[in-house]
Amino acid sequence: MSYAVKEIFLTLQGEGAQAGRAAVFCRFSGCNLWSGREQDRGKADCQFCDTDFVGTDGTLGQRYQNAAELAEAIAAQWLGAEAERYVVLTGGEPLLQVDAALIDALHDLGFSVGLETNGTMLPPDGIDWICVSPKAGTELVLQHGDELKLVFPQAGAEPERFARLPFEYFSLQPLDGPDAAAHTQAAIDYCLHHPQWRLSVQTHKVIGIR
Ligand SMILES: C[S@@+](CC[C@H](N)C(=O)[O-])C[C@H]1O[C@@H](n2cnc3c(N)ncnc32)[C@H](O)[C@@H]1O
Ligand SMILES: Nc1nc2[nH]cc(C(=O)O)c2c(=O)[nH]1
Ligand code: SF4
Ligand SMILES: [Mg+2]
Repeated sequence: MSYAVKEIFLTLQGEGAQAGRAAVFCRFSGCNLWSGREQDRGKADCQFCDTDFVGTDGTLGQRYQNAAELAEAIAAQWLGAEAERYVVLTGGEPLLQVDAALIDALHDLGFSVGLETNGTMLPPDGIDWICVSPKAGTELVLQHGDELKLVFPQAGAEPERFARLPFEYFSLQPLDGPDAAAHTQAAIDYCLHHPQWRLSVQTHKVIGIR
């Protein structure tokens, strides 16, 4: 199978329980909850997206013809030791494209594999770190994983709805946009009252990296 990739870049994971960790980000094109076109945002199932995932025009973006070719392109970005290789598969919605062949190819090159998903689809087996970020009004099909990272606030996706699901970490990420400061204060207050939840600051935006 081939893969439509928007961009591949080396950075530090900015969000959640793995924040600060070096990772190659592979951002897949396309999402099942929004076309990515601004004129469609108001009627999309997910309306707050902070990401351009349309097309294949970013850094190292292209259609990769098979899993080995994509895994090699990801590996070429890593600057650390082979034993420490870490990749985060994101998008867009990566589970529209990520399959067992790609996970195997990445593992064959020594990668530990992280995933950022909206939880509306099931992943292939073998992913090493699964971060699910539920979206209000959508069906949460993937109800377990390593981290549940909730953008906050979302009417209809209150933290209480997810607090008993079997995840290791519960992260609350302030909704970025015009009211980001108020959302950050609200998330701080929520974490102070509900210590199961940890504040996830989008640190890459603070320090000005990708
Ligand atoms: C761009 S999404 C891609 C992966 C997947 N589609 C998802 O939604 O989880 C990556 C992360 O950014 C979060 N995110 C998107 N827009 C955001 C915003 N405006 N403020 C805070 N987090 C946001 C998502 O919830 C998700 O955790
Ligand atoms: N540095 C950095 N960390 C991230 N964590 C999740 C991201 C994403 O867009 O999926 C992201 C991103 O785009 N950049
Ligand atoms: S599900 Fe993820 S990629 Fe899709 S529009 Fe929402 S935040 Fe963006
Ligand atoms: Mg991002």
